[in-house]
Amino acid sequence: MFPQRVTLVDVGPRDGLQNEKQAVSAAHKVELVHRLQAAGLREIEVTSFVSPKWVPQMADNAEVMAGVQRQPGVRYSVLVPNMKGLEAALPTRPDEIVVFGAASEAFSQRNINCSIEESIERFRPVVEAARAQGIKVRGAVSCALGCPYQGEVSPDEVERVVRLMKDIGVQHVGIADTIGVGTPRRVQAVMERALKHYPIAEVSGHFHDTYGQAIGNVYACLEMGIHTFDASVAGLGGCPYAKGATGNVATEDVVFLLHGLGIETGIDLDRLVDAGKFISDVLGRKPVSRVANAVLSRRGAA
Ligand SMILES: CC(C)(COP(=O)([O-])OP(=O)([O-])OC[C@H]1O[C@@H](n2cnc3c(N)ncnc32)[C@H](O)[C@@H]1OP(=O)([O-])[O-])[C@@H](O)C(=O)NCCC(=O)NCCSC(=O)C[C@@](C)(O)CC(=O)[O-]
Repeated sequence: MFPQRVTLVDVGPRDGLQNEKQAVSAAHKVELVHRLQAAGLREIEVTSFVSPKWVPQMADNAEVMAGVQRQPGVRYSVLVPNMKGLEAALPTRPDEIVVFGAASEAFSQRNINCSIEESIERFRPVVEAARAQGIKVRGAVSCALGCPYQGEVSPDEVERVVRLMKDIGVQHVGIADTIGVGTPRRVQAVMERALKHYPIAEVSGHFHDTYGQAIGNVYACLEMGIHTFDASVAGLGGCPYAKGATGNVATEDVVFLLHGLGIETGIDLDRLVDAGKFISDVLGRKPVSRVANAVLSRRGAA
């Protein structure tokens, strides 16, 4: 049965902007967060506390977190790969942190410079310390549908990492199709594995749209009752360690689908399109969202 309400986590400020070649100022990132919350987003992934040598675009993490004027009821999350990242993140008062692992050994090495087992050992004290401070911990499992280095990734490999995350106290698991190769039935098969270990409210989908399958994959998850998805305003993004990977499914496209299905999101599509237009103008290009471009051209014609 379809859910009545869906929560969207806009990952544009982090997942979207981490991969931009051009510098985006902290002020523009802060403005993007403000526009997203004004559009009704209640979960926003703001930045990451990773090595600035690896991902220079996120080096302004503390400045961005400090610049955000928080709205009650909005949850602001940040990515944290290790204790050093957590120590830097804590003074910025995130509501939630995201530890990020992978279902593929090759991707784990390229992305965070360690094996899957080592990553779990790194996350263990991070999860413990964050939870001791009342901060929720989400876990992302990259390459759940395929890996740019290893190729095929089996549901067994995904389930193994999901279980390891559960064992160390991660409270929510996000199944990530990093390179956008998943198709609906395969996505459902992988989601079933996650649902063996986490309640449905604590499982989400994170679908990159590289092969145009993301919106179909969201629909496939809705059929299962899954009701939390990451999405990226204006379809921003990609992953610096997955060459050729395009952005996450555009938030505008998911909102249009959900509202068309009669599912509530609390998001105002027009204001969301404005937010996407704002950041696309900063980047000097059009939004990568069919819905946003249709709305913008309809407005132009009006
Ligand atoms: C994980 C590390 C840090 C390991 O990197 P490392 O080199 O193995 O770490 P290290 O502990 O040996 O430290 C090396 C240097 O990094 C520094 N360092 C160490 N940790 C930190 C930190 N937290 N913050 C700032 N600096 C840090 C540390 O202080 C030292 O500095 P130096 O002495 O050379 O000057 C590195 O590999 C890294 O930062 N990787 C970045 C990974 C990343 O951000 N990837 C993109 C996000 S994941 C993603 O997009 C996928 C997702 C989530 O969206 C889902 C999907 O679609 O798949």
